[in-house]
Amino acid sequence: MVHLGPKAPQHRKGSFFDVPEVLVHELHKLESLLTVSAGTLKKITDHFITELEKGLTKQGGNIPMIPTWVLDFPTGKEKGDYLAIDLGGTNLRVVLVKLGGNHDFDTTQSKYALPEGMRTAKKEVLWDFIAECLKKFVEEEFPEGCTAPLPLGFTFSYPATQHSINNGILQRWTKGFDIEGVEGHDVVPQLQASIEKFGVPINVVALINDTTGTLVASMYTDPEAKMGLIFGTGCNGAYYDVVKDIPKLEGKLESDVSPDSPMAINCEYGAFDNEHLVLPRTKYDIQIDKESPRPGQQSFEKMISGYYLGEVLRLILLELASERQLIFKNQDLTKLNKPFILDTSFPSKIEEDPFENLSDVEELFNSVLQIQTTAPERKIIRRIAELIGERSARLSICGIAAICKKRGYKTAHAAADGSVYNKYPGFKERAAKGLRDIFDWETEEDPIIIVAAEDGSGAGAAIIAALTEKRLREGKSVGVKV
Ligand SMILES: Nc1ncnc2c1ncn2[C@@H]1O[C@H](COP(=O)(O)OP(=O)(O)O)[C@@H](O)[C@H]1O
Ligand SMILES: O=P(O)(O)OC[C@H]1O[C@@H](O)[C@H](O)[C@@H](O)[C@@H]1O
Repeated sequence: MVHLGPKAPQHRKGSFFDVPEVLVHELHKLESLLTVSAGTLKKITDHFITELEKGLTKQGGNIPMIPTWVLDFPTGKEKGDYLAIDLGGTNLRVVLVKLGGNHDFDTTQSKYALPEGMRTAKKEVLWDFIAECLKKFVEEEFPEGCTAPLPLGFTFSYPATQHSINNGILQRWTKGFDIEGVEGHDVVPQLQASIEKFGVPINVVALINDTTGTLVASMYTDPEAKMGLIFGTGCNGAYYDVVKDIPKLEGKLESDVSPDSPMAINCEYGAFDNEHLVLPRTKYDIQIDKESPRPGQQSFEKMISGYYLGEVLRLILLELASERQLIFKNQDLTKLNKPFILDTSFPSKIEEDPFENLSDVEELFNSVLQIQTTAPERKIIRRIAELIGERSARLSICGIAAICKKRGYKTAHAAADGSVYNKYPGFKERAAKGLRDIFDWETEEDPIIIVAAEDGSGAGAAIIAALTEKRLREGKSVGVKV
């Protein structure tokens, strides 16, 4: 046999010859509900641009568009040791960042899964959990202790209004969080109090959103990077605007900030189209929103991000099994009835199964849901997962297209991070196709591409802490006019 080099990865041919007509009919209905055409993508993007602009005005719109008080571009020359913590929707990370000062950095990090129930615990439990993780990490990394408090960049991946670089008033919890006593409050003193309680030698220098960190960290090593994006538990994007083009900042800036100064914006665009004008919401999306802790909020995020994709799949399967009695006949649906039992690794694994008989899927349903599936059912399940994954990727890029059009970027590296971007099969290819469908490029190479981001919530937080310390040393402002 002629050996033609490494074989292409196994791809399923997929055939529906043995799938009952009634199920094929249901599938066609789902395909029309979940498929997003090029024309719809263009319409959504045009509205997205309007909403980005509206968010920068004094009256505001659906998208918060939060000025971050990151008023400088990274130079790549930032140096020093910084601590960073990243409180995301699923994990807490503690990172020690050594900035090399030549567009380089080295990180040492530990990841701590947020304990079950943390999303609805008392606020002291959350802040003490973080302080204890910090204490453990600092004791491991600095066994001889620290001569001075370590500067810390606090990456807080939730919508927080900032009146200066080192404060952040939580606007609302997202991603299923619902912890009392934090919304409407500055989270920095709340965290600092727990840090002091545990006697950890740390000083919170800057509060950063993970997308702002992703933007800055990616620019530190890649001058083409124009925005930082997260497709993880939630979704969001950050980019640099210009102070004079941000009407809501009029009259709020110290004299040392020029009208042409850059200002990184944390869009918080998971809130896009909360008024439901353009997004193709289905009854499954409506149910997820209604049953969430914050109904009416984060409409875009609830259709595309990691916290929700598994739940969309669960609701569709439950309807076909329980209401329509078309699949999983005589099976115990107790597990399938449990909200959020499927995280997004579940549809991800369904789409990764390379076998014609979908034997990996069979095992998955057996082990996670205790449901025996037939081969025709698995083919339907696979197609439904593909529809959900493709819709997520295609809708996700509307934020990228809108920022590029708003800022007039003809070329750009959109630096992305998060497990949906990094792990969902086909996300990258589907996202790139979505951008091509919006821009109708004639060029051989796509002028706007999504690239893997640098470690935004670690290195990005450290670089921003370094930029902040530099501004403070030079007596420059890092917040609204006092
Ligand atoms: N293999 C996978 N494919 C797609 N999504 C995944 C996978 N594994 C986990 N996820 C989803 O990614 C999200 C976690 O995203 P991640 O970026 O790792 O953390 P965080 O959002 O806390 O920063 C969860 O919602 C989870 O459902
Ligand atoms: O990294 P994560 O947890 O997926 O967060 C992504 C986004 O999730 C959104 O819910 C938050 O409002 C944003 O601030 C955040 O950037």
